Amino acid sequence: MEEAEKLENFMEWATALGISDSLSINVDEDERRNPNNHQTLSCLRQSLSISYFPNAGGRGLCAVRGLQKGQLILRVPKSALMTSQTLMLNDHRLSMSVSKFSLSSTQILTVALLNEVSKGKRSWWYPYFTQFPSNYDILASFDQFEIQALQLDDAIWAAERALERTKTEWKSATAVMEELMFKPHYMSFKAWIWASTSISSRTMHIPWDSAGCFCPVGDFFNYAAPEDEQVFSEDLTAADMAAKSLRLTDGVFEGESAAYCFYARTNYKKGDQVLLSYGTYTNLELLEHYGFILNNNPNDKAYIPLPSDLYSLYSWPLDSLYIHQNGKPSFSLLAVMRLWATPKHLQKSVRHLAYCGSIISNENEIIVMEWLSKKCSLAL
Ligand SMILES: C[S@@+](CC[C@H](N)C(=O)[O-])C[C@H]1O[C@@H](n2cnc3c(N)ncnc32)[C@H](O)[C@@H]1O
Repeated sequence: MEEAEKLENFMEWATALGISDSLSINVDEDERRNPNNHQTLSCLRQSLSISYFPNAGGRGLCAVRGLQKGQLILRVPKSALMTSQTLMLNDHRLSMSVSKFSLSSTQILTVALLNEVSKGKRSWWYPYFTQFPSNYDILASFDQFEIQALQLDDAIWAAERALERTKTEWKSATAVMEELMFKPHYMSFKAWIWASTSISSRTMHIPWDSAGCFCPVGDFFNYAAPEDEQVFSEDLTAADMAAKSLRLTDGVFEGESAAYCFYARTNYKKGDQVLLSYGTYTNLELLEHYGFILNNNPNDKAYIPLPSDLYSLYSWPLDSLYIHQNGKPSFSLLAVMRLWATPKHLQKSVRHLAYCGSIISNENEIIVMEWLSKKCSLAL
């Protein structure tokens, strides 16, 4: 079957499931929430169409008319979401086998996805599977040469850790795949990487399963970084950060209407690509979870090697000591560097200044900035 035909079949399948982007049309809210009304109310390509954006994520969603910031642009009913639960509900053998083993929720979804894909055209989800990419470029799929080409220690470490973690998860799930009598192709590490990357790059958060859900059509949104707020300011409490990160996502599962709903994050003109913020990520994290980087990522961070005697001077998490994308050191890095550059016998008396983010002295500031600048030049 041609790609265009597969896409057409998928869109028809999605429409029949009640996935809809024609939501500003005047429909009584009670009527819209009635799950039996999908067939009559559902419509696609009224707000969004699938297009190709060569320099911004490849295949993505395009505005077919002007869209207003905050407007509901896509609604995917709960019944159209693919989760471990829905896959097991229709496959008794799968649910029996999975229940015998101790697996994480992501491992369960990975096994369930491979099991379903292995059914080929017999799977109810087949029209959707035809739209999954056949391979990905995430860190866990890098070979040794590609890992070394990353050059920076933290990037190499992240790639090795990602590969190791994926291998461990795969090995500990082989028993269940054997029990399910997977063919060698679906048992392979390559297949496991494909499935786990499909999960890491295409699933959306749902409150009832930490592995998330596959959301047909909703997973065609490409990514734009959130940039209107400095989200991870050190002044925020954990509760503030949780509330803010919730607000960052433009897609959310709404329990009362039993649907995944997507809202326009900004105004779009006809022909613009409609983008989604998956969250706040550095480029290394984007590479690890989604297999791409942004040339201009406002949330990027760089880590530089720090003096070993600095670690006893602070109690912040290690990952708070970094250089921002604009070249400025993070609040914590600057504070601890100022303390480190102070003679030992004076450290106690200036600690409060350093922790408040204040300059300790001009001389101290020059030592800190020269040291950081030298390390940054070396890293570059
Ligand atoms: C949720 S899917 C989005 C739809 C995807 N482009 C497709 O064709 O199915 C996420 C994947 O799209 C790609 N992607 C999303 N946003 C991107 C961007 N801004 N730049 C490059 N690739 C992007 C990455 O491959 C990522 O893993």
